Amino acid sequence: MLVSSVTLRNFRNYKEQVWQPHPAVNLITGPNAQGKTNLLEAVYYSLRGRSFRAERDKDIIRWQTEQTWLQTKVVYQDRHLTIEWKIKEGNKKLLVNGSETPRNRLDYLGVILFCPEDLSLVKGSPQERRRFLDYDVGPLSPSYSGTWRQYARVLTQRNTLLKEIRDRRASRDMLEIWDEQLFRYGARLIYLRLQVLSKLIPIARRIHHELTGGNEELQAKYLSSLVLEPGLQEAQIYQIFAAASQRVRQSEIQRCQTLLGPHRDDLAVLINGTEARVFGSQGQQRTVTLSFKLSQLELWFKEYGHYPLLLLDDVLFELDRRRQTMLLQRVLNRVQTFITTSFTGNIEKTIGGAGALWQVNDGSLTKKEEL
Ligand SMILES: Nc1ncnc2c1ncn2[C@@H]1O[C@H](COP(=O)(O)OP(=O)(O)OP(=O)(O)O)[C@@H](O)[C@H]1O
Repeated sequence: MLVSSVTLRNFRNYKEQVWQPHPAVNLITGPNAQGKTNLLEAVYYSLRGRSFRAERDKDIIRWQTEQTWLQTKVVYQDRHLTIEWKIKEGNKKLLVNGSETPRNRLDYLGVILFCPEDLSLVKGSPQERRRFLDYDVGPLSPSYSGTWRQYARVLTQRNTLLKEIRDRRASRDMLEIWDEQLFRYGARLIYLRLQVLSKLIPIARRIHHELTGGNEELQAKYLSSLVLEPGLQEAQIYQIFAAASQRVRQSEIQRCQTLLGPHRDDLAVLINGTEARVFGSQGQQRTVTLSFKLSQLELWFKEYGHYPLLLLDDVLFELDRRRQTMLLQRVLNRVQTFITTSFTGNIEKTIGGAGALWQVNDGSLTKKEEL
């Protein structure tokens, strides 16, 4: 898959920018706060229909303007797609080749993002690891994002109802309406996460072994708020979820919170048998994250027969030189890659002949040189 052009109109600090990225590596440089990450955000938004950092769509609309327009041209298995987003506050529209299209229709166009927040995968809070499960692991399964949106909607409604029950403004029986959907979407999310992890973890283990010169064994295990045996089917997870939920019903009403389900689950990461969250160094933490990101690229290729895009936002120089080189060697001439950095540290030599260097200043992008 290849992005051949991106046009941004009133997106963040870009007024009007037409960009034809290089098919291999795009190194985007410039001083701080000029619009480097904004470019990656535009590419990501085009394919995912949401930002990786803005809470609300309103934030990506250029200040003092009403509407953002993004147009991205993609070549995917010899097909040419023109993806257009028209985004206003509280209203957005997707057009693919001129026809209005639901946004989950783009889920097969892969994009893998590696940003500074990902570096807290190991040491961060369970919430940060769930971000990894939802944004990185889940999308490797085509029906994940739609199910996730349904689950999030049900969860919000159910929590509101729990509060109403506690305040005696609603009866307990009303929970049944939401429970069936909670268990259905929740069981599916857990099942899909487990399915993807069973393929992803062995690849991450192998890559981690290579990145550390054979010195470290990586292990990862899904930690569910439900008691789950290995190898369960979705319907069995549903039953376990329903039974366990009955047992915590009273506390849920008291706390106005849904206490069990995929929104409470976590991932344990171990290096050489010890918990990386407690004992891992900063460097180990970075390498684990890199191993997972590279394994996502491999798994995507294995499952779908093409490589997704790779967006590296301000992280390449967080890795040591050896890992930078290993990363670039794996992606060069295979994966269209977008790297933002305010400092290029002679990395151009490693990219040699397979990319372009771009300069960003105050919401304007120019090509500096072909590498
Ligand atoms: N909605 C918006 N409208 C206009 N400008 C915006 C909007 N949102 C953010 N900006 C501007 O975009 C700039 C930040 O861009 P970006 O995050 O891409 O920086 P960067 O070049 O990646 O910087 P760094 O190297 O510090 O990460 C800031 O100048 C900010 O004021």
